[in-house]
Amino acid sequence: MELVADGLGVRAGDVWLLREVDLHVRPGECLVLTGPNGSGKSTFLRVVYGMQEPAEGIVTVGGASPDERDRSFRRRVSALLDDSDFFAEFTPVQHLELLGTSFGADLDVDALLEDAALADRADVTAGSLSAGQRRRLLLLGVTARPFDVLLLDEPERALDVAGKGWLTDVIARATGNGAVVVLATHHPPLLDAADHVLELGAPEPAR
Ligand SMILES: Nc1ncnc2c1ncn2[C@@H]1O[C@H](COP(=O)(O)OP(=O)(O)OP(=O)(O)O)[C@@H](O)[C@H]1O
Repeated sequence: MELVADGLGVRAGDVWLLREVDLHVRPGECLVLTGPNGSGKSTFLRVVYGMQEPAEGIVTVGGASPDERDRSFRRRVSALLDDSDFFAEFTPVQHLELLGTSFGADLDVDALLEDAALADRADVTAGSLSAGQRRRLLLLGVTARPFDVLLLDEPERALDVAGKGWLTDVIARATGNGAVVVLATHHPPLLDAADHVLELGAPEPAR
């Protein structure tokens, strides 16, 4: 699947967050969004996930307008955005078993938890995990399932040094498998993964 933006303009209230953005992100490529707090990175991701309409121009994912309400779109586009959550009463093992069932995927749960350094937290409820462990579980939840496009909003949040290294590997595996990855970050080393960089600036007043 390809991500294409043509003359894209996105507004928030009475300001333009971005304007006249053209992009063509091909399978196996990574687009990294950078910019200060409030510059519009999360909003851009919401537009790509079909949660918000562009004010100008078009954005397409796999040739169609994004629509998070559409089941076939959600099966191909995996997103970890600001408001993503998990079931606090479920353990990491239960989360991954549910994921495998939902997607008809035969997941090697033990290997996935080992890879995410969650093996010794496999059977405690997610609500009692540390912030970094919760983030690892959320990242597993969006990357252990099949996808063609992966959207990540500041995925490095709460991760320790080893966790950030794991995240870098996860992103490389996703692009290596031919997925489009779009991520917003304040962690400059993740720019090393970028085939395209969209640097957002201060919002401009709309007239
Ligand atoms: N629904 C909305 N209505 C009005 N303004 C909004 C709305 N959603 C976001 N904004 C504003 O748009 C701007 C961009 O917000 P956004 O969350 O996209 O920035 P960001 O680059 O992801 O920031 P951060 O680095 O802090 O996560 C902010 O000023 C925010 O207050």
